[in-house]
Amino acid sequence: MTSYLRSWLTGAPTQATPAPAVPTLNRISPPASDDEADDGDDTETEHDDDSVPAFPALNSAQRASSSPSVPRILSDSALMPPPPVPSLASRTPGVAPSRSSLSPGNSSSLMPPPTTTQIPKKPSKKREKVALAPGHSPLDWAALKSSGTDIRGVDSLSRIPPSVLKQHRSKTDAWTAINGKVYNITAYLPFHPGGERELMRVAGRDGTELFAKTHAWVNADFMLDECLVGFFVSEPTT
Ligand code: HEM
Repeated sequence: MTSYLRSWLTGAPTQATPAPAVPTLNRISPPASDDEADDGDDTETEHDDDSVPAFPALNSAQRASSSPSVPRILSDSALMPPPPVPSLASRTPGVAPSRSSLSPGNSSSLMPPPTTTQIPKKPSKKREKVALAPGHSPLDWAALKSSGTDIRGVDSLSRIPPSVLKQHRSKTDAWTAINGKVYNITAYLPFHPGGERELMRVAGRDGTELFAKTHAWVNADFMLDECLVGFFVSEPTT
C-alpha cells in the first residue's frame, strides 16, 4: 500500500522500489502560482485559511473606480463607535451607581437599571421546618380525611360565636375560625407541616389573619373540609 502511494506520488513503477520498513512523509508544497496545473494532490497545508475573500476583489476595477453602486467597506470603528468603558474600579457589586457617578455619556450605557441591582431583603423571621411523625405526611392526612373517620366531632353544623369558640382551645379539643368557617383542628394538629405549637396559636379564636400572614397560598378550605363544625358569627346581643 505504502509503495503504491509512493509510486503514485513520484511517478515511479510500483515494483521498482521496494517499500522501506518505516514509511517517510513527503511534505509537498502548494503550487507556486495559479498557472500551475492542479495535480489533484490532497495533501493538507499547514494552516487552514477559512477567511472569506473580499468582494469585489480588493484590486478589482470596480473598487478602483469607486463607482457609487459598489458600497464602500467600512472598518469596525467607522461602523459603530465602541461603548464607553465602565469605571469598574469604583463599582461595588450589587450596588447601583449613583446618577452623579455616571458621566453624561454613560447614561445610555449597558448598565442594568438600578431596580435590578437591589439586594433582595431576607425574610425577617425564619420559617421553622418541623419533622412530622411517621404516618403524618400530607398524603396521610388526605387518606384520613377520605377514610370516613369522624374528625369533625359534631353531628351538625351550627352558628358559632367567639364565646363558644373560646371553649375549644386545648390540644384535645381545638377549634379555630378561618375566613368565617369554624374548623375542629384537633385531628389535624400532628399533620400540620408548621408544627402543633404554631397551629395551637389560633386555637379557640379567629385565626384568619395569622393564617393569611403565614401562608396565604394554603387552601384551608380544602385542607380542613372534613373538619368543618359551623360558621363564625358575631356574639348575639341579649
Ligand atoms: C389552621 C389552619 C392551618 C392549616 C390548614 C395549615 C396548613 C399548612 C400547610 C399545608 C403547610 C405547608 C405549606 C407549604 O409547604 O407551603 C403549612 C406550613 C406552615 N404553617 Fe400552617 N396551617 C394552618 C395554620 C397555621 C398557623 C396558625 C400557623 C402559625 C402561626 C402556621 C404556621 C405554619 C408554618 C410556620 C409553616 C411552614 C412549615 C414549613 O415550611 O415546613 N400554620 N401549614
